[in-house]
Amino acid sequence: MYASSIADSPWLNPNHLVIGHRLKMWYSVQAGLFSKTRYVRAVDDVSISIGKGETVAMIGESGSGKSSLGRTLLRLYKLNGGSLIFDGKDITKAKESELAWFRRRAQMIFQDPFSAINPFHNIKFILEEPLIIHGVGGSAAEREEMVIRTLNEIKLNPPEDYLYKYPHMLSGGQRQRVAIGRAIILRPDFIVADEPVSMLDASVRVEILTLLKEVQQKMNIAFLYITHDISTAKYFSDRIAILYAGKLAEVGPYRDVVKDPAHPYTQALIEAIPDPDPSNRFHDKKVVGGEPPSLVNPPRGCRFHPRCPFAMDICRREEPPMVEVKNGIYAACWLHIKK
Ligand SMILES: Nc1ncnc2c1ncn2[C@@H]1O[C@H](COP(=O)(O)OP(=O)(O)OP(=O)(O)O)[C@@H](O)[C@H]1O
Repeated sequence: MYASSIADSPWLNPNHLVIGHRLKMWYSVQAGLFSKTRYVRAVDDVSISIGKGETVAMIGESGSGKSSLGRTLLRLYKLNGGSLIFDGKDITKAKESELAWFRRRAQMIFQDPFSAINPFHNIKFILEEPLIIHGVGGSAAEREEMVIRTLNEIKLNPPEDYLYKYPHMLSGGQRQRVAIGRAIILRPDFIVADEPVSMLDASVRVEILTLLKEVQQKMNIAFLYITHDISTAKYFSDRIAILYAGKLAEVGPYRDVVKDPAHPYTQALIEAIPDPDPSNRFHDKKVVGGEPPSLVNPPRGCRFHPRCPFAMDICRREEPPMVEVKNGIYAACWLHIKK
């Protein structure tokens, strides 16, 4: 149905559950009453799709637009351009009053479990609230059953011990489990998890990532895992998308991209992963120098060119299109474009 309109972005799959085509989401900022409105081009012509039950890891430095893109895919912002399709329906311009069905099927898990759950409510209410808001579950007894099932799923056992606890009585990891429970209790088809472990102790990170993967697989959820830490992406490994300064730099199967990255920025991110082998600890790592550019006034041509060790004249002049570099890996880099 959308095949013709998305044909310019062949890494999109028209059968996917979530399709964002040439998305633009710019924040408008005004410095003073009489100054001109400026735009932060946080998502600037990005196309991405996620299939049912598929996990896509979205990687990029701080400020590259990952959160903005995740929220754009959840239609939490108005788009400045492009289109958003969910389960075959165009929701680009849908009014909030027309999105109740989508709000039920698409959920978000935030970085900070403190901010995501109300400290004055007990765990039973925190988990029950989405059911009440969306009119799911019927009677109070049925809802309680669903809450208990969810507590089992997020491995807060025995559930009865947690029902009447308050968030401050739980550890950071347990609170993040509750936030995950709140996201899955409605049995969503799509979850955006925005840096879900970056505020947790290293010791509980893997536990939470393993839990996320387990519920994602069990419930066949289309999953966007947002992180600045490419090494944690191995837990969510179907495909990987690299974002740089509001633009897609590379997308492809996780294993293939990590083994042989096409874009110099992806190469730098992979080079910077700490080596677990202590004997390699003092070997030089090629960490990409410089700072990401301003998104109010991004550089002409390729946005990565001021930091790219391979920058050529054309990179300073023209924006590179995304091209297929090899079997399913697409990258936006002039090094891979035959002129
Ligand atoms: N509400 C806002 N108003 C104006 N600019 C914003 C707003 N939110 C984010 N930005 C800007 O948009 C750009 C992208 O931010 P975003 O938070 O999406 O990036 P990110 O990759 O998720 O970074 P981080 O990992 O630090 O959260 C940044 O330049 C940021 O300063």
